[in-house]
Amino acid sequence: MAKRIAVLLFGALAYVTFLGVFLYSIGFIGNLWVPRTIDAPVQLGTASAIAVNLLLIVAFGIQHSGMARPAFKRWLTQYIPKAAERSLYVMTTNILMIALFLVWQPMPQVVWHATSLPAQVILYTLYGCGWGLIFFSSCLINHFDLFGMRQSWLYFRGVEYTPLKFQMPVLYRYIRHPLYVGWFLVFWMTPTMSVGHLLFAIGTTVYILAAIPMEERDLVAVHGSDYEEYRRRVRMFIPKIF
Ligand SMILES: C[S@@+](CC[C@H](N)C(=O)[O-])C[C@H]1O[C@@H](n2cnc3c(N)ncnc32)[C@H](O)[C@@H]1O
Repeated sequence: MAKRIAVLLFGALAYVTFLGVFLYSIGFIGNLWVPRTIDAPVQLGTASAIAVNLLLIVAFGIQHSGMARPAFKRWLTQYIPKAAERSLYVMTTNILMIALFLVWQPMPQVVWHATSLPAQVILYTLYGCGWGLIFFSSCLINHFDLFGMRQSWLYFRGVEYTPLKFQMPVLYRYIRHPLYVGWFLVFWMTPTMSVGHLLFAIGTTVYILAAIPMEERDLVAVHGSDYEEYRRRVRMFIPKIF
């Protein structure tokens, strides 16, 4: 029973920390409300800032994709309960995101700036839509499974975990990666694009584009011809109507 409670508490801690990181990210990337953002305060010169920032993005990519691979999960779950694996993934991601908030080096030189009010309103609206799309897509797949709460809750209750089935709900019927489209909106839709923000947007976009083949390979391994057929019929980011 003690182990079950520990797994549940760890799952809850990872989930609540994720919610905090999610909210802070809205302010951090959007330059809104929070003390440290993607564009302030400036501390280092450009060359050092590029090195630090690239290191942060690469570290995040290695953790985020490395820990998601089945072989890594098999190795890890020799040492921790299977039910805690996703929460540990979420918690490690949280730690790297907090490190990014604390260590990120702004590079404030402006690449583009939308001066007109309508352009600013449109860009901020798309930025907000991006966050909404991320949250909504996670609910379509299974929000609490993606963030580890379902696994720890089932374990606590002594109920066996059932993996998520292949799904094509609403948005997924038209594009395979709506959640990543949400991230692209968040990374790119800003009225003022600084050099630092541009480095962040390019780095994270390249990372997502590199990570998708790995995610899809795992989906084919689990769901077989269902996913292969889905990949043939449905585009990654842009619905076929365009
Ligand atoms: C962070 S989510 C991103 C989902 C998707 N790539 C997107 O952009 O909307 C990654 C998880 O979603 C799961 N996943 C992706 N597409 C799925 C689908 N059509 N049905 C069920 N699970 C899916 C993968 O197994 C992976 O664990």
